[in-house]
Amino acid sequence: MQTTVPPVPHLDISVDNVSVTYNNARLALYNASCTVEPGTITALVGPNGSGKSTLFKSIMGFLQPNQGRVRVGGLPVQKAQKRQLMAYVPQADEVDWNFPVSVYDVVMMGRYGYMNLLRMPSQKDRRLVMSSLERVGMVPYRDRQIGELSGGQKKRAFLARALAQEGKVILLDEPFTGVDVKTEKGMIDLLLQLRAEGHTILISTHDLASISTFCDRVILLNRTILAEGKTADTFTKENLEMTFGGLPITKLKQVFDAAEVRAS
Ligand SMILES: Nc1ncnc2c1ncn2[C@@H]1O[C@H](COP(=O)(O)OP(=O)(O)OP(=O)(O)O)[C@@H](O)[C@H]1O
Repeated sequence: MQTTVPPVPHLDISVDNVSVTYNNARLALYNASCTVEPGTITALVGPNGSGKSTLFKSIMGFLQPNQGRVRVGGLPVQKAQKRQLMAYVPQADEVDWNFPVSVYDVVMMGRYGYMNLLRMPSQKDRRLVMSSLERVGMVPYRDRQIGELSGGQKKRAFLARALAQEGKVILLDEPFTGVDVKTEKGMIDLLLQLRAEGHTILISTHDLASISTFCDRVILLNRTILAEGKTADTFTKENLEMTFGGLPITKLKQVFDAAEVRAS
């Protein structure tokens, strides 16, 4: 009998009027509203400190906004979490690299949400961990302690954890930082495959030059959402100047020239 793999359901992310203030009274996000369309790769772009990680953490349910509402696939965040709908690739500085776990263990953590309290991996868990390691080319490093990896290998290990988790919505916080060009290209190819499989992907990146080569849509953020839409309409010099406030036009020209070279 032939078995068919069920398609990934297309899920959106809806952020409605979200404000977040940290304990030090710092307003990190103010009235932020945006939509991540289902089955797209959407770039989240803004300068340092503009609230990108805060928005990710609000979507993941790691922090509770002071105001507003986030829904994933129409569900409140906690329900979406319980159903394992979202997977998250954190920024490198959010991880304790001295923690005595191997790459294999980290990827297996992506399966914890499916296990009982004893956390005994099933055959399916082990199979998914290995196939996720394979997809990111990390099988040879499976027994390494996570602190003994290069920057690019660390990113790939956490991307494998997200794959093992089978989240339909994948959030990646600056996955290209400290990654060489070849690894970045490999990761972009994988993101394009995941999109073709129906995943919804939100990615923050400071690599402005590559955005127009693989992102369908862009959200521009600086404490609030300044613009969102299709990359061709939204990722414009004017919008970037507004978002980065004062980034010299010559620097922007370099960014666009580099993007054109990459796209050609
Ligand atoms: N845990 C925290 N406690 C207090 N303030 C915080 C905390 N995390 C972030 N902030 C502040 O909130 C604002 C938004 O930070 P956030 O990390 O979301 O920005 P970002 O766009 O992800 O920055 P980067 O590009 O540098 O990673 C910044 O002013 C930051 O200093």
